[in-house]
Amino acid sequence: MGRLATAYGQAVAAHREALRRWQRARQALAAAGPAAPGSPELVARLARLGTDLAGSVTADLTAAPVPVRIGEARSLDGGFPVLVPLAGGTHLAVDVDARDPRVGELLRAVIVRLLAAAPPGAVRVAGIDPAAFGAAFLPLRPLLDAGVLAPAATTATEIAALLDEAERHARAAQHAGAADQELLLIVAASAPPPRELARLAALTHAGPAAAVCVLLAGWPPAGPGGAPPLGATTALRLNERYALVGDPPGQPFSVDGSGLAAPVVLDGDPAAGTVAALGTRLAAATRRAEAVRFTDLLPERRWAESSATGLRTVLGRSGRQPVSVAFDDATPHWLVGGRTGAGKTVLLLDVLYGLAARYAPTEVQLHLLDFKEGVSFTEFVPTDRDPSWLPHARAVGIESDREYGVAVLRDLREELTRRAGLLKRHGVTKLADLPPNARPPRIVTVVDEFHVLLAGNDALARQAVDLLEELARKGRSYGLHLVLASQSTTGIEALYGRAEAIFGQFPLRLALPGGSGVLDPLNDAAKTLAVGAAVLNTAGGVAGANVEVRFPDAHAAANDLATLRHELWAARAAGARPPTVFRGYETPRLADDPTWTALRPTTDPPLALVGRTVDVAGSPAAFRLDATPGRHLAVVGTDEVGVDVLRATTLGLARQHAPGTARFLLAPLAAGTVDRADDLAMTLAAAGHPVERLDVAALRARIPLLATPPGGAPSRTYLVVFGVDAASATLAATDPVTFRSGHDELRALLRQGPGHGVHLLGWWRGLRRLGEDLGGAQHRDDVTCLVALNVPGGELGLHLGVHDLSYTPRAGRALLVDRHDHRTSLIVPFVDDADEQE
Ligand SMILES: Nc1ncnc2c1ncn2[C@@H]1O[C@H](COP(=O)(O)OP(=O)(O)OP(=O)(O)O)[C@@H](O)[C@H]1O
Repeated sequence: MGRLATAYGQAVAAHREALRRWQRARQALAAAGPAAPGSPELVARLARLGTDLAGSVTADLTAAPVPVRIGEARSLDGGFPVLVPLAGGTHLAVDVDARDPRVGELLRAVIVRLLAAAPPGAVRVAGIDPAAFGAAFLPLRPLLDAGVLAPAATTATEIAALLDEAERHARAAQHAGAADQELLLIVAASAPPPRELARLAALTHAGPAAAVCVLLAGWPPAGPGGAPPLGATTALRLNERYALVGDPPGQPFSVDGSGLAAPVVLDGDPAAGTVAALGTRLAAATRRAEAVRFTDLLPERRWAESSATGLRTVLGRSGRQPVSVAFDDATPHWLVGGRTGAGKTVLLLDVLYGLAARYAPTEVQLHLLDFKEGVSFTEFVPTDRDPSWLPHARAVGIESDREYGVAVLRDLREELTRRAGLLKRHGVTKLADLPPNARPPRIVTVVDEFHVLLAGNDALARQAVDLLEELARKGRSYGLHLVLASQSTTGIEALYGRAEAIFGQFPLRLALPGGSGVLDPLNDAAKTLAVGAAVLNTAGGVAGANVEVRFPDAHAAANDLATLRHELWAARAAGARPPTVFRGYETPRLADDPTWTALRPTTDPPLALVGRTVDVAGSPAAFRLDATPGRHLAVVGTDEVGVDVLRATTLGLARQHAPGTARFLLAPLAAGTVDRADDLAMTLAAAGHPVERLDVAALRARIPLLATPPGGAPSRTYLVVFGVDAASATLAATDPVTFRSGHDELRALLRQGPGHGVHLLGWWRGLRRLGEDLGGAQHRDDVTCLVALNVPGGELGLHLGVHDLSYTPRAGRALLVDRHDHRTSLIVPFVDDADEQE
């Protein structure tokens, strides 16, 4: 037990020896003359205390009191050590607070001795000091660093919170009834305010099962009102030189309640080196004993739980107690806060794997949305390296776009409506009341960095807020649960005025380091957290309802996670499908796109496939090129990606025609497009399609011919123009014979061409140019299929005559607009440069 325990053992031996000597001295004194009243009794009791001490220092501080040395009694023949019982339901009070240095020293000595006497991890110390702001605890810094001493509570709020936790600890200990409970040593270096003092006093009456020991300095406090009585407490009174020790509970020194008849000189501070050594030893032991392992979170049996009334999982531990968290009627939604690097991802992984291990995919499904650059949820989806996936995961968004987030929320709202119908049909109001065979799984949707979704004050943010509010309000009854996680909940403009309505539905708060924002402004419990710990609060974040939880580092347990995932994957139902995955950073490759590879010559009318929609299913972004006037594609924007989009679309169309049934007219008008067009022409020709190259003059000449029905030519003609705007001067000129301009002819082609299988696929480098070529706003339906690249949303709205269009141009994204079926969707356009024609 180290140097301290050895010192302690020596002290006990010295005490016994001193008692013996003192006894002999008293007997000699008694023989010599009349005994002092009560002294034989005193001697006998001291002797008994000495006998009790003959046993070894007890390891279990909650089973029975242990004798702890507090100082040395002065007697006629010198001194002897004085020990008082502590722990095991007994306590100590001193009438002067720790602003008297002797008291501070005594408290520190007792703390150190109790810690040294017990096995590591058996004692936790919580300090209170409203009078001197925790000064009494400063020399014990190594114990603070070791995690066995909490920072002192100095304000009424902190003290109240500490007492809340102590009362919870006491209740839990009484309830658990286990012999090896952790002892909570509450050390008040000065008396707290009356209400808190009364609560502290009540703890002294709680008995040994509560596993609480109170050291209270400054009791009874001066002032009116009287002090609450303490239970099972040895009381010390200090005079100028000595301490007078009252009768210890159960082992009184006196028969008349006068306490120890000898004055006592209290022990001084433990040596700084001793404290440091103890701190080091305890820190190492605490780390070992308190390490929460990922496997501790897992149930004995997989998929054994029912989600009828809610979902529960173990998040970590508080002290030695496991802490569970739930998605149920009381805590349907969670709010998680923590600065970057605080362990948010790890905590979410702990929760998600915990749920996945307890509940089968028929009981819970997961939608996982991440808005940051990172890899939070990648491990739930199949990859080249590891084909496994988490069978509960239905949709996973990695580095998601806000539009994807809104699409997920919209899908959830549809699910909500479906479930409302289901409940109605069964005549019940809650998921739990449905018959088991009709009960759908609960759905947990995690939105990491959700503030990104709500950032800005645009139409998208408003939609997201509306959806979130509705899901938060109604989700509880329908088994839809939300976890919103963020670095910060401040600065979310779109929430102004609605924050309360939304976050009021999130009673469960988890604050990681730097995550105080999810707690009440008066609750600063998260300020002192270290990585690996979180404040759990199921009362909407109010101070006083905190439980500090330590959770395991899932990153460090990557092998355990993978083993579990493979186990669950292997147990998936036959025919189970992997989650749909949206990777925001990914450029879709034509060869990997299932819609593109499935294109066959039977597709009629042909599809102009331009990319993938940013939605939950990753649906194809395409236009049907049917015979309706205006079925042409305009790709708009200065971004040269326009060339790639046209190329991919053309190749897709080529796949839908048997050789010889479609011809391709390529007009590379914009600078730098000739090589690309040549390359495309070769690819098309290799696939057996007739291809022609047109320059601007040839284009001008061909347009009128294309506007009129050909006789017996191939069924389709695609006029692919790279940089239509480059032809505007030529098109503006009027033909001296027909008096028609090229623009007139173009407009005729746009209207009549589709009727006989002619479609224009054009790249315009500006919206204004497109508008001019079409002949003004009234002709905008002459090209009904639009892919907008780097075109400002406002300008696009004007062109389309749509006032609330929400589009922010960005790399790798485009807006698809189909004026015929009123579709507007964000897409990831194809920009693949590889040779896709297999
Ligand atoms: N319970 C834990 N115990 C020990 N270390 C942990 C624990 N939780 C997280 N960490 C460590 O903290 C680091 C950050 O964790 P994590 O990636 O979860 O942070 P984050 O809050 O998601 O950060 P970011 O938002 O930047 O992704 C990791 O290196 C991880 O190993």
